[in-house]
Amino acid sequence: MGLIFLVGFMGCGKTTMGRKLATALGYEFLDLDHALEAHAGMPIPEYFAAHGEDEFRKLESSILKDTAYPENAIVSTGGGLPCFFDNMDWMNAHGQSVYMKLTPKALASRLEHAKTPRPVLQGKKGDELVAFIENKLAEREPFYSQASVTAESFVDLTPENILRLLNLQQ
Ligand SMILES: Nc1ncnc2c1ncn2[C@@H]1O[C@H](COP(=O)(O)OP(=O)(O)OP(=O)(O)O)[C@@H](O)[C@H]1O
Ligand SMILES: O=C(O)C1=C[C@@H](O)[C@@H](O)[C@H](O)C1
Ligand SMILES: [Mg+2]
Repeated sequence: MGLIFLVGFMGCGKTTMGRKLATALGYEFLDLDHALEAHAGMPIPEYFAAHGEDEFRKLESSILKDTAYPENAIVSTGGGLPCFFDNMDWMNAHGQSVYMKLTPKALASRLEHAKTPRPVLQGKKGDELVAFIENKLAEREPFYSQASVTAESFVDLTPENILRLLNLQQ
């Protein structure tokens, strides 16, 4: 089974890159945030508001583990998913993983302009948003850095470079 899980902080581009990598490799593309929304029958912000974060994390982990994956797929994950339960170990046991690493400033400027609301950010903006991301990223980095490979900043974050890091050059 060829599964490649993309991990990293909200806004690092997992969904966007996932689509590009899937096209490049002729693999299927799956986004676990979208799979969770389809399963729950509501958008993530609504699910958070109705059930709270603890229930969200349980559901997120069961979607990761119970999805019927195709033979080959690029799987974009939720920004917090690797940091709860044994999710990161599970991904590394069932495929390869890629940490898409961006600086807090780069993440903040993308998230401030993003169309999809992220409930974890609670509408923060400007310096407050950068400070929040710095703290959250410090908490999460030990999980993300367990990925099989790390694609760092703008230099490595192209589909071609990620495929090279994974030894899957086209
Ligand atoms: N390479 C890029 N350069 C500039 N902007 C980008 C790039 N990739 C993605 N973006 C933009 O950054 C924002 C976040 O991208 P995306 O939704 O792919 O991130 P994500 O990692 O999937 O986030 P989440 O964890 O919240 O699902 C979007 O507005 C997207 O258009
Ligand atoms: O970083 C997070 O905790 C999250 C990221 C998103 O992908 C969603 O999974 C949700 O908004 C939570
Ligand atoms: Mg996404």
